Parts: sequence; structure tokens; C-alpha cells
Amino acid sequence: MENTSTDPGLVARVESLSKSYGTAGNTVSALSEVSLGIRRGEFTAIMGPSGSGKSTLMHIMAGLDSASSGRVYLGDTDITSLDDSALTILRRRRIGFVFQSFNLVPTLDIEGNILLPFELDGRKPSTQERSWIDQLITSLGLRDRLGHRPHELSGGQQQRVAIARALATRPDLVFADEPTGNLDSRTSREVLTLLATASKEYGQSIAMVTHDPIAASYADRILFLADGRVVDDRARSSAEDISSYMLGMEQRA
Ligand SMILES: Nc1ncnc2c1ncn2[C@@H]1O[C@H](COP(=O)(O)OP(=O)(O)OP(=O)(O)O)[C@@H](O)[C@H]1O
Repeated sequence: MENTSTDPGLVARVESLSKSYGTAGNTVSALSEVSLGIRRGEFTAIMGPSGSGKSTLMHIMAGLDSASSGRVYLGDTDITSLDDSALTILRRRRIGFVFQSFNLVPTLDIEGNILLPFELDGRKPSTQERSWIDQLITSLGLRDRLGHRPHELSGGQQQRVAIARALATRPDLVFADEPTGNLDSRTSREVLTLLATASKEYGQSIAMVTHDPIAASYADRILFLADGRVVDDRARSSAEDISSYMLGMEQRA
């Protein structure tokens, strides 16, 4: 009998997750029998060389792509059993996203972008949610930008809007996909500090895909993937240690 009991310390987990692309005779294995858990309240980085399966793992955990086999849980919800409309609702209500390319809606002002998850859910924020959003707007320094359009903001400011949007609904888990990929190093540090603070001060669980050792050094924990498998699971490490580990991985490959 399969054990499906949930460890309350894990916000999400995958069990024996495999993913292949292509058709019979011409398949690429992107993930092979991956089992891992993302701990609640932690900032987790997922690292690995190009093609190691990071994006595939994130997309499947976020319900954006389907597994070939295995199980994927968000809390105690087995998302592999959900249909497309249930997955859409789950993403909207329980997951936040921060992308490399910010993905703001150009025709909406900053406030409209931050409130978009509520708009898509057909509701207004409650009083309590509104005060949380106000707190986010202030702490992210966006108060005097609310009426502006995204193109009027710098890259770093746009990413702060995306972070405010991702945190606004207090999702179970925020996925960040190379969130500093389009930012200069100073702005990257600001954005990474904001993500680390969201986890430390607000208990926000975050899973960040990155190939950047500096970005990963802001995380509480670093999972390393290679060839579609988890090859290491480390506590917080310096950028130097992460770099030399990555270099070793490439040399062993
Ligand atoms: N839609 C797809 N069709 C076919 N193969 C795919 C598809 N998506 C990913 N792959 C393959 O699966 C493997 C893992 O890809 P994935 O994008 O998850 O790696 P990654 O670690 O995120 O890489 P990168 O750091 O370059 O973004 C690669 O061999 C890739 O070519």
C-alpha cells in the first residue's frame, strides 16, 4: 500500500518523478526517478548544469507540465491527479511565480499588476489581504510607482513588482525561475535579498531555479541536479563553495 501521508514540514514533494520528451524510439529523458521535498518556510535553490532538468522539474512541480510517471504533491494535494481547470485554480491560489523576464502585463499599471492574481480569481482582496499588500508595496519601495506602467520602471523595479504580485496571495510556494537573469549585479543582490527576507520574515516558501552560484548563496538549501537526477542536497553555502562544486560536477561529467 502506497504511503501518501504528508510530512507537515514539506510544502511540496515529488516521488519517483520521471519525465521524457519525444516519441517512442526518439526520447529524451529530462528527469529520472527524482524524489525530493521542498521544506516549508525555506528558500531553496535548484542548481545544475544546462540540460540537467531544472526547468522541467519546476514546471512539473508548478503544474505547468505533466509527469511521465511518479507523483507530485503540493501540500497534501496530488497534483498529478488534477485536470487542467483544477490545475489553473491551484496555480492561481496556491503558487506564485517570478520569472527572469518579469512577465508583467504592459497595459496594466503597477497596482493592477500586483492585484492581478485576485482579478483572475474574480475577487477583491479582503481587508486583511489589502493591508498585507500595502505592507508589501511599502517594503518593496513601490508606493510612488503604483500608477505607472511597467515600461516606465527599471528592470529591478519591475522584478520587485513581480515579487509583490507573487507574494500578494500568500501562496504556499513561490517558484522563481532565474529571477536575476536580466538584472545587473547590484540590482540582483537587492532582488535576492528581498526573496531571502520574504522567506525569513514572512515564512514564505520559495524554490528558485538558477545556474548562478551567487544567487544560490542566498538560499537556505541548495539541491543540485545532474542528468535528470538529484546529486546533492546542501545547506547554505558560499558562492565560492558552490562555484567549485559546480566546476567539479562539470569535470566529473
Ligand atoms: N519540450 C521539450 N522537448 C524535448 N526535449 C526537452 C523539452 N524540454 C526540455 N527538454 C530536454 O530535457 C532536458 C532537460 O531540460 P531542462 O530545460 O529541464 O534543463 P535545465 O537544467 O533547465 O537547462 P537550462 O539551464 O539550460 O535551462 C534537456 O535535455 C532538454 O533538451
